[in-house]
Amino acid sequence: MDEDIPMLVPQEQNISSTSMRTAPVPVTIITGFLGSGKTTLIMRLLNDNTHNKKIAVILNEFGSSSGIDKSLSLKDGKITEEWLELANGCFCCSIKDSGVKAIENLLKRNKSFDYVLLETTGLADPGPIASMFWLDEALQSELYLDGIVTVVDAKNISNYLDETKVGLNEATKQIALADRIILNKIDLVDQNTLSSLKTRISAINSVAKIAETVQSKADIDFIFDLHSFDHHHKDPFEKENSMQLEHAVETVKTVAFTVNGVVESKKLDEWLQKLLWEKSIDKEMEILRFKALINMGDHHKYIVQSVLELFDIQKGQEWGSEEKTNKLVFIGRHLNEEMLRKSFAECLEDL
Ligand SMILES: Nc1nc2c(ncn2[C@@H]2O[C@H](COP(=O)(O)OP(=O)(O)OP(=O)(O)O)[C@@H](O)[C@H]2O)c(=O)[nH]1
Repeated sequence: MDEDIPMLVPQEQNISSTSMRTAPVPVTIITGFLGSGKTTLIMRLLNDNTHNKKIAVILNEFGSSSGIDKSLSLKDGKITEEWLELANGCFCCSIKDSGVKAIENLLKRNKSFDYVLLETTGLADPGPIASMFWLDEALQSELYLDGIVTVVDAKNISNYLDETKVGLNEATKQIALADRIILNKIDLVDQNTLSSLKTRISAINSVAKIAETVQSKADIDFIFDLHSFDHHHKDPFEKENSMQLEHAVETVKTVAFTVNGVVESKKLDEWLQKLLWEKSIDKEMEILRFKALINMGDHHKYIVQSVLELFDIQKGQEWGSEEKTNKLVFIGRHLNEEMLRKSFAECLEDL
């Protein structure tokens, strides 16, 4: 591993050009265990001419140049330092510092990017990376986190999930935190294996939609513009039947429930602090991701999201003809459903 690779800049860009962008640029985190098909997916997206996006791919290889080596096989590529400039206006680069500032600077240097794909290493835990990009609107960043897409190797994922370590393994966390799951390499497994894999993945994360693919060929719409972390996200329960499955083997699982009543915003905020910051509701519980649709008694839905300790409450669309209710979904380890239900009930207005 070469630790001395410098921060990479595009040599041929007009450094003085200020951004013409008015809206922030979406960032999609592409994660997945070693060899699952992340690069295959990215190459496909770069070479697809139906989406009209100028994509900047950031390979978060932390000093290794392997990502770039792989990317050299991209069609019509031209290498500029550690940048690969593609004929369709997209760029590929490897940076050691994948922090928000580094990527913002990168965007400033090239006004034509309108989408960022951030590929993590196979062993990365996407939680801290997602927390870094999930910024408060008040910070007026040029970036916003659009979603987390996890590529899963259908042939090998069971072995990775079975791996017993004291903590949670990365493969489990990558599935737990996903908004979308690309279950790839299905050509290498039979129907029974595929079906039990889907059950197992849904037991960990029953909210993320799953696409079954060969060569990571998922629909463009399945990946781009998900708005998973903002109020444009319609419903955290968009996947039908997103209720939890009983699957005793998994330590990480989904718990989902619905509660009627009107929630008081102050109490909700205090509950989230206790749940995610103080962990005083149940010390054992480790919540990786939480999504909820909340009824605060007015015409709007409120959407709550959390990734690790970060949380956010946003005003969403109007309820329309739907029944006003509170839907909650938790993904994490050692989830205590009884305590979750009991403690949440204290956020409700007294009748
Ligand atoms: N049989 C089969 N092979 C696939 C499929 N998708 C990708 N591959 C192959 O699997 C290998 C790994 O794919 P990559 O896209 O490089 O995987 P990756 O997740 O980027 O790998 P790392 O960066 O090393 O973690 C390559 O040889 C691909 O050609 C698939 O659906 N079926």
